Amino acid sequence: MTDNLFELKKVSKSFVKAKETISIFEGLDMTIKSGDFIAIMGPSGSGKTTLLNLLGGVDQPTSGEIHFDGKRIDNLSENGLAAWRAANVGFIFQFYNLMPMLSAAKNVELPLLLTGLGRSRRKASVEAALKLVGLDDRAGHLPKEMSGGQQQRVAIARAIVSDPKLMLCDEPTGDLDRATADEILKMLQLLNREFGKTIVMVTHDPEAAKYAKKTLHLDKGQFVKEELMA
Ligand SMILES: Nc1ncnc2c1ncn2[C@@H]1O[C@H](COP(=O)(O)OP(=O)(O)OP(=O)(O)O)[C@@H](O)[C@H]1O
Repeated sequence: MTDNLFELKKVSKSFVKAKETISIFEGLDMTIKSGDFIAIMGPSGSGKTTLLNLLGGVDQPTSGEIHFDGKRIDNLSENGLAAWRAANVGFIFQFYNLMPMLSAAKNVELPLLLTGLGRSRRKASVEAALKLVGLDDRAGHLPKEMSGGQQQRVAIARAIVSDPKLMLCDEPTGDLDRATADEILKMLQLLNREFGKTIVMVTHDPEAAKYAKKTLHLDKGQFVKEELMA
């Protein structure tokens, strides 16, 4: 076991669009320690979402290696990567990505349906996750019956219900007003400090980045500045 949760070694990523190769990263190195809370900032098109997709095993590098907890993951099969994701990563998105026809509890339960966990243990895990985000009284409500902040809290409960080590957040407060955004960011900070979750958060908002332990600035596929937060 290593203190480094993630290691990206000389990672390159390119896309082919209309017969043209677009290179996003070339030989990128990055280390994420267990317990880090990292904000990633940078101009539009600098590669932030592409980086999150590589970290989350949603996409694979064109070349280079990605190691998680000492094990190489970039060369896993599609099924292997899906299993790794289900066990290790919780995702949070700007627009919550909840299933509109499912209650809060059913949304939170979704990742557990892939695990083979029995019904009563699934129910207990869902209840615990909803309690942690302060929505135990909203278990039966549909997303449309909840505010944006409440929907994002359901999404956080869904992200943590299978107890992953890593949380990847893409603009988690981009659709929320300042006060609600601060509530969500405090919740992420609590999950990092008290529950040991390692968090990587893409954001355009310097106020949101203040909740992280450090901010990495990305420009044209390269880290150009690192800021340690107070
Ligand atoms: N699947 C894809 N196919 C082709 N090009 C892609 C693909 N995904 C991303 N890109 C390109 O990669 C570059 C980086 O995109 P990315 O979404 O990572 O940027 P970003 O920093 O997250 O931007 P934003 O802040 O606007 O969300 C862009 O030029 C984008 O057009």
